[in-house]
Amino acid sequence: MKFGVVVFPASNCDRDMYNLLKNVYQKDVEYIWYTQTNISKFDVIILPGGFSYGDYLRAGAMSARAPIMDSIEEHARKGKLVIGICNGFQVLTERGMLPGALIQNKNIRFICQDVFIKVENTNTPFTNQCQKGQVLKIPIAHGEGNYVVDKEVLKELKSYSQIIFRYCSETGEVEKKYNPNGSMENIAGIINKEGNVLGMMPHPERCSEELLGNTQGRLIFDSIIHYLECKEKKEG
Ligand SMILES: NC(=O)CC[C@H](N)C(=O)O
Repeated sequence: MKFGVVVFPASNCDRDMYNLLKNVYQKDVEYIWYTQTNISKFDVIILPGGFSYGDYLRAGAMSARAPIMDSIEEHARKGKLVIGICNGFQVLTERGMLPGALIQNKNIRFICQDVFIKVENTNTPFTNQCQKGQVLKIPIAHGEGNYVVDKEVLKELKSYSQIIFRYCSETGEVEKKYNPNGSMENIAGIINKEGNVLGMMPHPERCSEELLGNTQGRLIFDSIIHYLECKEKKEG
């Protein structure tokens, strides 16, 4: 099982991601520079957080047009996994690989704090080690995390259980007052219809080590690894 962490100019969570997979999970992981186009050896592509291209135009807008993105689309078409975290989620919406858009936070401020999110769907490669309704404490750090989508697509997201995480209270109440950035229906993360491309604003890689004081983010990576192990077993 091989992980690839994409590096755009001004990504800044790529090293956290690499460190976690390499040193905590002891997995096979490589950085992939954004001009690379041959990514066929990777099972999982990770689009990390950061300020790629300085958030020029809109966060993720420039990266979505980078040379590597055609290959990432093809990787996803084959059913392989893609996860976009924060800036990575912004890239995926800008590219059209996930619906909707991430606009400026409602309070027009950059928000950096711990929040709580509720796991709404555990039947995915990214959440199979979570309990349905489980509440995770997890950090956010963004200026453009306010998820918007048109009403028709929102209906679709709901009917296909594509809303994976919602901002909530410590005890799991999903209410406006626990929504840090103004996202529609407290949406913190969604998956594509095929179920292999996930985008989330919170940062699981920032809460996956004892040293960081919180390991709840590991559930996401444990899920991915579990999924891949099952797949490898099946394929012999
Ligand atoms: N942590 C990040 O990935 C930053 C996200 C993004 N550039 C923003 O501020 O909205």
